[in-house]
Amino acid sequence: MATVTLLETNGLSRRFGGLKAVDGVDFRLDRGEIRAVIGPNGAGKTTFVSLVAGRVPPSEGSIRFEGEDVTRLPAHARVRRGIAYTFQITSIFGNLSVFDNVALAVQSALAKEAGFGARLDEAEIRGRTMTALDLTGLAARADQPAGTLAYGHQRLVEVAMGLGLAPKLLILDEPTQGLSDPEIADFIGLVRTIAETATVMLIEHNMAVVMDLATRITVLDRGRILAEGTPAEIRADARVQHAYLGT
Ligand SMILES: Nc1ncnc2c1ncn2[C@@H]1O[C@H](COP(=O)(O)OP(=O)(O)OP(=O)(O)O)[C@@H](O)[C@H]1O
Repeated sequence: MATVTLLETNGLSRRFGGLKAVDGVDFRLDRGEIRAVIGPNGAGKTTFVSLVAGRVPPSEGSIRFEGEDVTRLPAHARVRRGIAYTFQITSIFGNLSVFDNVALAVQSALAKEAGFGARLDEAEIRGRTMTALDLTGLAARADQPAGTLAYGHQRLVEVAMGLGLAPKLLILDEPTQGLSDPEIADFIGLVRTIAETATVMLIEHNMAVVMDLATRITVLDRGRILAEGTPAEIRADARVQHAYLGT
């Protein structure tokens, strides 16, 4: 099957004062990939995905999504185009039900795009919410206050909030952090299911998860791409071993 570029960055950079957190990154992501972004602490991983999602403006460079320049689009407009960045547990309302949390995320994304006061399609919001809850296995907990869920399930609510946006690209930032081993195993299955309909880019520190899940891996180091390849290629790369894997 021919590969189709979904996301492309050219010369993408972000400075914080004198620090180049992301430094001239030329990156390409094909539709249907599960791409892991790895690298040492402070390598620029979160800054890079934040640039893609529109949460941080670039200092230089460009971002194209589905062939169109989105560099200057605000985050909510990118959501509408299909770029979703998972929410953090901090943005979950503990006293609201799981359903309402996901529905609110969907509603706010649609409302920002439609403009204040625009009528929203309730059936669409409900439909997207239920699909996201089914996918994440949270449907049975839809009515439960989100704050009463176990930590691992709250992390799934974050993923459901991202999925509710019906993304073409779902960006997950350290999704397995704090999960137990059985929860991680379930999560790997969930990402594979998500990847049937969306492209996934995840920042992940757990190397077992990365090697199991990723179709390709991008290694960032000091704001630059140090290496890129399949899990086998990355495992065998001497520069990566030296800079990151500590061997
Ligand atoms: N808002 C900010 N203001 C100033 N410096 C920042 C800001 N955000 C990130 N940085 C710096 O940019 C560099 C890259 O940070 P970033 O969080 O992108 O790295 P990371 O690879 O995601 O790290 P980690 O694995 O620890 O999460 C770090 O040196 C960080 O301190």
